[in-house]
Amino acid sequence: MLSKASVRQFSSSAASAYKVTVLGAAGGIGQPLSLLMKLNHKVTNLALYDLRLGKGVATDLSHIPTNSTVEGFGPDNDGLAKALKDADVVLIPAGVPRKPGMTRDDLFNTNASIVRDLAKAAAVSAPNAALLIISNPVNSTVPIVSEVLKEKGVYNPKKLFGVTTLDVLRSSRFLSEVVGTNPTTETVTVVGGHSGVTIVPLLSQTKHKDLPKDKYEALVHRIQFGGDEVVKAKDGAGSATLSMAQAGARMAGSVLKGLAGETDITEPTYIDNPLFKSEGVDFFSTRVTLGPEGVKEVHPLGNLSTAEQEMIATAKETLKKNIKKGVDFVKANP
Ligand SMILES: NC(=O)C1=CN([C@@H]2O[C@H](COP(=O)(O)OP(=O)(O)OC[C@H]3O[C@@H](n4cnc5c(N)ncnc54)[C@H](O)[C@@H]3O)[C@@H](O)[C@H]2O)C=CC1
Ligand SMILES: O=C([O-])CC(=O)C(=O)O
Repeated sequence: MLSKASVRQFSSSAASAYKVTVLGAAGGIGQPLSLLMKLNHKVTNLALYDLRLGKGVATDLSHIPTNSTVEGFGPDNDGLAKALKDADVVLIPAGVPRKPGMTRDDLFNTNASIVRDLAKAAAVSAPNAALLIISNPVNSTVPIVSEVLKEKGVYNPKKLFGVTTLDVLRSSRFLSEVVGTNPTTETVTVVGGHSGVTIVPLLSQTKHKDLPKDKYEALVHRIQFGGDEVVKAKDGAGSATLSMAQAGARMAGSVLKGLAGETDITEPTYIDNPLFKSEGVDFFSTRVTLGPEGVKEVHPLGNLSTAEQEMIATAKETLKKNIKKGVDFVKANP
């Protein structure tokens, strides 16, 4: 059998044979995300793990005639380790979603230990993989994964990503609704984190920087609290799943393009970021260029309006607390 390296060498689409693993693959996000990864031609091996139904979802997707094999795993027979073994990219949407009235931080008590344990398994079975964390609260779960990987001696800050892409999608969509344009032509950089006031859309860097104050403030609020709209509309049955699957697939697609050596692939994402480390903010989302080793370049924020500078100052204060909570959790519960 050809090794992955030889498949890459011989394939006409060189450097496009990748194993992608989804942890939490049978959930509201996991199922459509796994479908979208099945449709990504760079993926040759898709491994789906969940506490329940992992094998069922995998069998279902395996009938789609794209160039990946699909394997499903549950917790029996060392399923988690097998799902992770030699993965290039690991997507983690495992954990509980919000109900109306909850903040993302209210999910911490349940999701922190789920993410910690999955990170421990990834550290052992997929130490070189790019890890894309979707489970909330992202502002804290990404520092949790980082601490676990540090403890295991396999931390590579270039390959750990908090998925904030849904904020980017919402920004394009909501902005286009305000200004009456085609959303596919609107690109907005969103920085900070992934909850409420930590979500900072840099609208001054778009061509719509002169929105009237009331429209601007309403738009920023809608982007920051877009998740609440879905939680409310689903009325107790969860949060965004389909738009999140699209967002996760876009981010994973970009990471895969970077790994494959495609150039000029950029996404805003929540990473171990040098930008505000001197102020004690170790993780921050900025626009990042992706490459064969993961993060290739972290871009500066660029010119900011006064309103954006104020939002970033607020975001940093909340992020410091969210990050500390994640780090302290792993220290107290290794
Ligand atoms: N980053 C973002 O922008 C977004 C993040 N989310 C978050 O994604 C997470 C998942 O949301 P949904 O898919 O709607 O929830 P869900 O409840 O529909 O699915 C979660 C899945 O995780 C599985 N799971 C739980 N513990 C596990 C473990 N230890 N190992 C493997 N699988 C496990 C469950 O069996 C379930 O299938 C939530 O924390 C939610 O807040 C949701 C939307 C956007
Ligand atoms: O709002 C939630 O809890 C889920 C989420 O992160 C989002 O939709 O942005």
